[in-house]
Amino acid sequence: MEGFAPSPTLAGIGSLPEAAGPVLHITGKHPLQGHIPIGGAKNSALALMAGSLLAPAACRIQNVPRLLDIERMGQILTTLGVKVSHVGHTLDLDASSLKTCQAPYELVSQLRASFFITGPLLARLGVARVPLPGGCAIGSRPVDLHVRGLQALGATVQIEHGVVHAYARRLVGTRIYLDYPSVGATETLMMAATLADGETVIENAAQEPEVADLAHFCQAMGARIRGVGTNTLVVVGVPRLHGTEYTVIPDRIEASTYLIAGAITRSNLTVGPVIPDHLRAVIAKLQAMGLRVEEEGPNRLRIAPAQLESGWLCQATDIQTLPYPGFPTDVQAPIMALAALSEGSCTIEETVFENRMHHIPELNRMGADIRLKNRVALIRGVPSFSAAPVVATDLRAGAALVLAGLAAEGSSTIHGLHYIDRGYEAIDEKLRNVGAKVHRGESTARIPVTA
Ligand SMILES: CC(=O)N[C@H]1[C@@H](OP(=O)(O)OP(=O)(O)OC[C@H]2O[C@@H](n3ccc(=O)[nH]c3=O)[C@H](O)[C@@H]2O)O[C@H](CO)[C@@H](O)[C@@H]1O
Ligand SMILES: C=C(OP(=O)(O)O)C(=O)O
Repeated sequence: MEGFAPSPTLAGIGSLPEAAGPVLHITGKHPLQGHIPIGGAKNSALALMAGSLLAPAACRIQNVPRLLDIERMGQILTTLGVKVSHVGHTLDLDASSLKTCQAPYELVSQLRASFFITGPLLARLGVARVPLPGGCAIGSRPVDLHVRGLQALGATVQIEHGVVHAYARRLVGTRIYLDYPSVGATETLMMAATLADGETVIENAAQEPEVADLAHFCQAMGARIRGVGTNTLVVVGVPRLHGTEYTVIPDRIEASTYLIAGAITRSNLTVGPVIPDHLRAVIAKLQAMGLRVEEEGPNRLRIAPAQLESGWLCQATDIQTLPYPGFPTDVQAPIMALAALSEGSCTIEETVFENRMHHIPELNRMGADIRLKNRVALIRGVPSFSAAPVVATDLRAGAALVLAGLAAEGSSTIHGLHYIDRGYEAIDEKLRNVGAKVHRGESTARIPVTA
């Protein structure tokens, strides 16, 4: 989200921002026990919020987490003229009368998903003006696939002064091959195609569960989409969509993070609700590390400690991030905290984003032994971490540091808690409820962090 200057010590990583503001204090080495409730998927809920722009009607979305990103997306929709009300986990959106097609830079620059409004705005109003998006600083994150797809649907798209201007008297269905199965581009183009004339085929589409959730939401609004959950989506445009009520799927990334919290503290924990199928790649890697992960009923997972003769926490195993159903990039940082404590050596390769390893120097500050070569982290397992002040530089890097703090001897302070609050609802409370020693605080210190 914020700008990064070049790192003095780790080529290609970028140095870390100064930290001031909310912090998390964690005293590690306390075993956890009980159940951690999992909220609705952030990345689904954000896409559904964009999707609500497609219909001149009211939509009710259930199971929407209370997160900074959701709040910001709500503010963006409000400026467009949508009536927004978020009570508990129920989000009411009424896009009956939109008053502008122009999204505000100050908000869009803070989260990637804000750009996903471009497709529905264009489809509904024939025009969209959306600044280039922000989001976690994990790579260059261009929007060329979104833009090329909208052009293929008949839109004129220009980027001027950092704002994407898209116009189309009407969108016309076509065949689009995505060079990469981008989650956001698939969502943008699928939404745009729901109101286009004729049939659109999106090939090499992203298959992430959040994309399927958005497709199901659009279907509930009257959209005609086939191939949901596969890499070929066929969308037959309809003249108009209607309002609906819909429930967001559970957050597989939050669930994965808390499974790792159990693993890293040698605890016996359950997490749920989850859709276990959405976590297959993560479960497989945890099992390969020697941990016991079992399904308890249809929507709950239990994690139990590994029982290695050596006494180590877990075994080293190589991991490579990939588009779904591969290992999720959003769990790369969290699982690295665990891998750093494994018996032996392993590699974690980040193939989705080119610059998503900012957590390495901070994990090393806590005693990990990790080196970065291009996009591959070379990890030599250490038997323990020692507590330290560290800085979260993005959402999942922050989650990794929380996990490391839970495992470390002593008290750690995690700066940059606002990043973590983007994607984890009440992380302190959820961890405290299962026995962790975690509390929020405020730091006025400005800590320039170098690797
Ligand atoms: C809000 C949201 O849903 N965020 C998720 C979404 O991000 P997001 O939708 O931004 O991720 P993408 O799948 O689009 O990005 C994957 C790769 O494609 C590249 N790319 C993407 C679009 C484009 O037009 N051109 C291009 O080159 C990106 O730079 C990146 O290297 O999917 C990512 C991959 O699972 C997750 O990590 C993010 O948590
Ligand atoms: C990278 C993430 O979010 P965003 O795409 O909004 O930056 C994430 O959820 O891990």
